This record gives sequence, C-alpha cells and structure tokens, in this order.
Amino acid sequence: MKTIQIGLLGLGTVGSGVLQMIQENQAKVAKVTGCELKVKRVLVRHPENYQAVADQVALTSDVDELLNDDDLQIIVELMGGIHPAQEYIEAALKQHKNVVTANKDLIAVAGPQLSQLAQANHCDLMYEASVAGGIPILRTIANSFAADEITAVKGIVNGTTNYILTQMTQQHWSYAQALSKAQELGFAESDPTNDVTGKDAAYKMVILSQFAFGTDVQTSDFKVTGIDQLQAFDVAKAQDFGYVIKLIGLAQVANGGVFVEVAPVLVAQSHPLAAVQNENNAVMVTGKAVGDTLFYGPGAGGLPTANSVLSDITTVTKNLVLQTNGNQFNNYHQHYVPAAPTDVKYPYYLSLTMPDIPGQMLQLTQIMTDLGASFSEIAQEPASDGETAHVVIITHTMDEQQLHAFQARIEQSPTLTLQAAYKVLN
Ligand SMILES: NC(=O)C1=CN([C@@H]2O[C@H](COP(=O)(O)OP(=O)(O)OC[C@H]3O[C@@H](n4cnc5c(N)ncnc54)[C@H](OP(=O)(O)O)[C@@H]3O)[C@@H](O)[C@H]2O)C=CC1
Ligand SMILES: N[C@@H](CC=O)C(=O)O
Repeated sequence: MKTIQIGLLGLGTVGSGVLQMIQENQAKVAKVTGCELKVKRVLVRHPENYQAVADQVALTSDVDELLNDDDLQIIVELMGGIHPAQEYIEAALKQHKNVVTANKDLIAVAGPQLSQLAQANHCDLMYEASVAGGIPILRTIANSFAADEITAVKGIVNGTTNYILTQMTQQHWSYAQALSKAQELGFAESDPTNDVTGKDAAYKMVILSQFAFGTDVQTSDFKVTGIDQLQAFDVAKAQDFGYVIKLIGLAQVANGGVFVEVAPVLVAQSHPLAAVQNENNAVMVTGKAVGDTLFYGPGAGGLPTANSVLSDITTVTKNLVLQTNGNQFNNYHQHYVPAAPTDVKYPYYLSLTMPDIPGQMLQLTQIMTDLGASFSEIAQEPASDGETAHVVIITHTMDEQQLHAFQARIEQSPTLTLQAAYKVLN
C-alpha cells in the first residue's frame, strides 16, 4: 500500500489531535483512500516540550527540514497567525507540496492569492477547519450548494465567545473566569483578543462569504463588534424580553449587494441559534431553492477540529492517487458589491441612559417619530446611582440608515446616552 508522508507545522491543541487521529484511524483511512498516512516530521518552536512524541515523529524547529524533504507530499499548517505561516505555506506550495491549514487569519487575509499559487503549482490548498472547527461547512457549501443561490449565511462561528456567554448566563461566572476556562480547554486562540473582539468570527465570515457569494469581502469592509464591551445589564434585560445574546456572524444578500457584520445579537429563545451552547457553533445557510438549513457541532477543540483537517488530508490523498491535485477548494468568484444601508432591515434592542427628570421619554419618542421608527417593547428602571434612568427598547424593523441617524441624534442630545444597540433575530 502506498504511504503518503505528511509534515506538520505545529503540534498544539489541533496538531496533537491530528497526530492522534492519524494514528488511531489508519484502517478506515486506508479503506477510504487506498493509502496509509504517516506523519514524518513536525515543526514546533520548542521541541524540548514535546518529548512525549519524540519516538513517533522527527521533531524540529527548522522549517527547512520539512520544506526540503522530498518525501513529504502534504504540509499541514497548524501554527496559527499570519507570519511566518504565510511564508511557510508559500514555500511549501512552490516546492509542489499540497497544503492543509486551519488558519482562518491567514486564509481571510491572503486566501485568494494562496489559492492561485497552489493552482499554479498544481497543488491543493484546503482549509475546512478554518471555519466552525468540527462542522464540515465549507465543503458542504462548495459541493452541496453548488447550484442553489445562497441568500444568507448566519450563525455562531466562534466557540470561545459562545462558551463565555453560556457560562456567564447559565452558571453566572464572571467574564474573566469563563475566558480563562476557555483558554484552558484549548478553544481560545493563543492570544484570545481576536476571539473576544469578534475578529476571529470576522475572519470566518470573510471565508464563508467567499464560499456562499463568491465575493472577496475584507474585514475592513464591515463592522465588527465583540463581546468584550457587553454589559451584564443587557444580558439580563435580553432574558427578561425572551431573548439570549449571542455573537452572530451575518452575511446576507440585500437587493443585489452583500451585507456582512459580526456583533452581539438578541436571538429569540425560540430561534434554533438560541439553543447553541458552550463551544458549539451553528451555521444557518439559506438557499433560494432549499430554504433554511442548519449545520451544528463543536466549533473549537482538538479532536473536532482535527476531524475537519483529516477530511482535507484524505481529500488531498485521493487527489494524489488520481493525480487530480490543483483544483481550487472554492472556485466561485464574483465582484463584491456592498449592500445599501436602506436594504438591510432588522428590529433593534436599544439601551439608553438619561437623567431621571421629566421630558426625557418625550424627547426619545420624538427622535424615533422623526426617523419613522417605532418601538414594540419598552422597559424603564432607575439606574443604581439613583440619578439616572435606564430605558431599554425593542424597536419595530428599522434599516441601517435609520439606525445610524438615530445614533447621530442621540449623540447630539445633551441628556440621552446610547449604551448599546444590537440587532434582534426573531
Ligand atoms: N484550538 C482550536 O479549537 C482551533 C484552532 N484553529 C486554528 O488552528 C491553528 C492551531 O491552533 P491551536 O492548535 O489551538 O494552537 P496552539 O497554540 O495550541 O499550538 C500552536 C503550535 O504551533 C507551534 N508554533 C507556533 N508558532 C510557531 C512558529 N513560528 N514556528 C514553529 N512552530 C510554531 C507551537 O509550538 P511551540 O509550543 O513550540 O510554541 C504549537 O505546537 C490556528 O490557526 C487556530 O486558529 C481552528 C479551529 C479550532
Ligand atoms: N478560537 C476559535 C477556535 C476555532 O476556530 C474559536 O473559539 O472558535
């Protein structure tokens, strides 16, 4: 039986899961691909920390030992970050090595260029694990939605923040305690800033938008808000209104343009996304023909993510057998046209503070009326200082332009302060 030799760049949470899966699932892989997989060399920064596997693989901190090894037909990049991962992947592709990666940062920033480089060198570049960890969402969109016109992709695409929000809501853990546990469990990035600020989810929405709509949208093209500024007050108020706050990635077609955003959203408790707990992710793909479909599973963690990496490795292996490497993972490309703000419409949750003096509610109602907006629910309570009042509103549907106008009017008000404005998903 032919042996496909693999080089791993990185042996952390995901890398060690990949090594374990390759070792434990040889028999099935051999039946499916007709080949045996062998991890020959592994790159890490500190080989001394990995002595437990030193008898199974050749450990090195010198990438050239992998790039110059002609036996290696697949390089699996699981280090994370943009540099030096990008340079290593480029060098591997130029050496005609197929590449598998879970690196959403890099794919979101340089995916199209890297895909072209791979194709020019008749190599595969696959990255199923870069979005939603263990959920096989990219290959599903590329293959199973090849003909249907996708109108929206929305969901929970960051496991760390969903874990934090779940623990804060259900166990009443502090934000810091929940984040620390997510790090300990290997869900968070080595620097969790991108998780909590929404950037990790934004990278994933860039990749999802490329697959769903063919558009090469960049993170700088859309608004990204994380959970790092989320107030416990709003989490509790959302619950009172029958909602749960989730960090939602949203990409939708609106009147021919594409709208993308990552932000906390109030999700109705009856909505399927509200039930997604802990590090699990869920992606709802809406197609014109098929309607709503929902893909659910672990969005982070060693073995779930390793399963997606193995799905790529076995696909590359089958292509090696058939000598068909070099086709792009996603070959749907079209020009990105942003949606007009008037074409994107949602109800909003608005949280405001105001002095506890007469006339404030009248002022707020007047602003809403001037903008042609109205509210369906409202709650008011004195703030803890006894001098200000806190008002929360669920509006009827407003468009993005009305929301921006509302924010501008509140900024001009000497007494009203907008604390939070979140979309509502019913
Ligand atoms: N963790 C998860 O649940 C998921 C992660 N991903 C993605 O998978 C990738 C890997 O994540 P994860 O396994 O969590 O990361 P870890 O931080 O757990 O592991 C990183 C590994 O890469 C090595 N490494 C990092 N930088 C270098 C470098 N410059 N040169 C050589 N080796 C290096 C580290 O070696 P050393 O220890 O010696 O520094 C370590 O072995 C990332 O792109 C991440 O975004 C995707 C989906 C889910
Ligand atoms: N840090 C990421 C890991 C998977 O992509 C997350 O929490 O989702």
